[in-house]
Amino acid sequence: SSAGDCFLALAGLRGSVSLSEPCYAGPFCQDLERDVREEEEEGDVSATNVNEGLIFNENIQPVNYEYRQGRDYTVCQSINTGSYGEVYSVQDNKTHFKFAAKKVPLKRFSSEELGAWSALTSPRVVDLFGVVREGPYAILFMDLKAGSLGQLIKDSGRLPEDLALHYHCQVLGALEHLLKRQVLHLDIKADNVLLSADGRDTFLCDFGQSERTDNRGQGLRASQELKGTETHMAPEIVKGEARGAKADVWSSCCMLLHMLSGCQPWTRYYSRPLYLKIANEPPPLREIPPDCNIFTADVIKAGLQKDPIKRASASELKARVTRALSELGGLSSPIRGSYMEPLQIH
Ligand SMILES: Oc1ccc(F)cc1Nc1nc(-c2ccncc2)cs1
Repeated sequence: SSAGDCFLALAGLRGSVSLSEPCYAGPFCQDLERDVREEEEEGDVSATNVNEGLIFNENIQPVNYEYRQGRDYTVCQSINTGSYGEVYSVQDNKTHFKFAAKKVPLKRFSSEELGAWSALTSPRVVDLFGVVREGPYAILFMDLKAGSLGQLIKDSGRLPEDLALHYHCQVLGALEHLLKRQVLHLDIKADNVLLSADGRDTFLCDFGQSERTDNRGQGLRASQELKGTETHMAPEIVKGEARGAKADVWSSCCMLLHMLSGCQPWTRYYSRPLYLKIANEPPPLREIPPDCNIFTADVIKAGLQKDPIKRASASELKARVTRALSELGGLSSPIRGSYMEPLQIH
């Protein structure tokens, strides 16, 4: 569709949005954040009738330059696994198109989620459909998937080694794309990896913690709270040191341990808060299941190097995962096989 169709300038949208391909929603998001700051200064952030936004998908059809819950789209059910916001499946009242929506209080809305996400065009990343502001909320719209890897692990206990490697390989492919586009996700975990209906394809989502690596100061700014999920945080993140793409590689290996054992790393050996343990203890290599192929163990050792410089890159690790998977004879396990008990520590 032409740039003109690519976005909807809803009533009240201030400033113009650069729509040079690919559509970056960055400038719009800064406008949105500025609007909120100005309204907070003027004290009317709860202006409930404000309705402005950007829609990138023609199956989502605003009415008279507005797109309101109830009148223009209907909430079907709660999915509830997004970070800092509830996630729902919703349906456009005119086209009956179904998609996902995450409702985020504006105070928690980070323009990075849209700025970073709109810069990505990979089959391994969920399509962002747009954002609408409804009063004190930002509503993000994206492609509806069949569920999350986090839910699959809950249902299956733990995953077969070949399936875990198959998923890890795809997530590393997403991280290769993010590196090319200078985006850090900073919350890689099974809950933020969505599955296709047949369970063979994965899609990274939830860029609520993400950052662009080209426009941020080094290290932890005073105001910047620790982002991401504690059990999957890289040592350099918990220590507030400079963070780069290797932080997402560490988290992806924590996710691999989660898939293989059925448990979050660290939690069977340490009590929370885990930050100091992650900073001071050796990497959780003892959590590698004993029945793991030696090549799978090598993947985890290469990806859980505490020093980000020594840690493998997404591409290097993806090559190791592909080798480990071929050592097992490729993916042969069923996607939703019989339940396998999470691993007990010995
Ligand atoms: O960051 C977002 C922005 C917009 C959205 F609509 C959703 C999210 N976040 C998430 N969505 C899911 C999910 C979606 C669909 N099906 C199963 C899970 C898991 S986390």
